[in-house]
Amino acid sequence: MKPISILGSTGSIGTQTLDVVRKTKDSLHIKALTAGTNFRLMERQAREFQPELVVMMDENAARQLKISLADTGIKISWGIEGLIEAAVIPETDTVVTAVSGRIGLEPTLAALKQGKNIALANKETLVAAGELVMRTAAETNAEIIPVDSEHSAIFQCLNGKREEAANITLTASGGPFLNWTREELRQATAEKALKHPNWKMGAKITIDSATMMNKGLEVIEAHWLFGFSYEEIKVLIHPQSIVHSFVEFNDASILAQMGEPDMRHPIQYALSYPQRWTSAYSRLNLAGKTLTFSEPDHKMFPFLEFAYTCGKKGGTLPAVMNAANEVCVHAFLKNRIKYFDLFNLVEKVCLEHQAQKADQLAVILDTDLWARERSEELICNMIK
Ligand SMILES: NC(=O)C1=CN([C@@H]2O[C@H](COP(=O)(O)OP(=O)(O)OC[C@H]3O[C@@H](n4cnc5c(N)ncnc54)[C@H](OP(=O)(O)O)[C@@H]3O)[C@@H](O)[C@H]2O)C=CC1
Ligand SMILES: CC(=O)[C@@H](O)[C@H](O)COP(=O)(O)O
Ligand SMILES: [Mn+2]
Repeated sequence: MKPISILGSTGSIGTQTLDVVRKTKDSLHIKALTAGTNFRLMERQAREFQPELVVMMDENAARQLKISLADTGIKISWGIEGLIEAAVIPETDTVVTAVSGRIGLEPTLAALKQGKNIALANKETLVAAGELVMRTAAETNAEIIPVDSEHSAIFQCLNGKREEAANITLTASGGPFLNWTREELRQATAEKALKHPNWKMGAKITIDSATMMNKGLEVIEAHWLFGFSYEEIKVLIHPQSIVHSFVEFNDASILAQMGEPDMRHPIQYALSYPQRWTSAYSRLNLAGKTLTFSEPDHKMFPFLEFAYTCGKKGGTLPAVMNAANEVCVHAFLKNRIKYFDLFNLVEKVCLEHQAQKADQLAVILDTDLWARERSEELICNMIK
């Protein structure tokens, strides 16, 4: 049985990971689970999966959980120190990073320093600190196996033959606003943005899909995971989300990975790798399916090109872009700002920033904090 821990077990990726654990019984065993505030779901998960440790980011939620799990002997911790404790718990082979946002960075680094493998869903960590994260993994020979569907596809197509690959293409669904006019986008609300055509995901990534910032984050994620230059990473709109991404090799052959749009497939692969376990989930039948591909519209979805620019400039700029985006997405979700404000605000914060080298955690965390405070200040000024 492979011992695993899940950071963010109550979310979309977290609950689907637990479903994989359920369906592959006797293959995986849970050592630690973490969540933000949802102590009620955490209580049910803890009773079902019997981890040694559960962690709530929120102190009050941890207090509630201590009361409700008093009969179990399960240890309960809280805060970022708790998340780090869960990430380094002895005997865990793989830590599934399923928290949303840059908050995953310190626990991921802590796990890598202990040589633990990472099943990485939490793309914001690689965007904010790709160089540091990849260097830390290399120092301890820890593996980072992608969970993100596009990156899992690339990882599977490469199959260890990175040096034979010429370029990669990430597919993008185009989100709920594909083919919307500028006028329609001006009226776009969080409620409409939360209706992703193909995937049921957490709120933050669903908004990122609607703006195509998700694809921008994924371009930077792919750069760090696989070592392709930004010129070698392309994006195509594929509204069916069946071809999850593809690799063109030096001999002009293209290998693509396909499957039903169900995250339990790449989650299971990240946990079974290098094996392939039998899947309990729906299988793709291509008969009668039409698969289409087109270039993204950069005028309507400027985040994608902007992410390329930030990625190429590098240093602390992607961390700033990511932090500003996190703050703005949360403001959009609360209807404090409008659709086009998202891009204008993130771009403004990035333009104010003087990029530095991003090889030290302290520099990245300071920059991240500055970008969050500056974004919030701009939002407050705007809605005064
Ligand atoms: N959902 C998907 O299909 C995909 C997601 N991803 C990536 O995976 C990551 C997780 O996404 P998703 O599962 O959708 O997100 P969700 O919002 O559904 O879940 C986030 C999880 O993190 C916890 N959490 C939230 N805030 C904090 C915090 N401040 N500190 C600690 N824990 C916190 C939540 O706890 P609580 O429930 O208590 O709030 C929850 O367990 C993201 O980086 C996303 O980009 C990548 C590909 C696909
Ligand atoms: C399931 C997954 O990996 C998401 O990142 C998904 O790709 C989002 O869809 P978009 O292609 O619309 O960003
Ligand atoms: Mn993805």
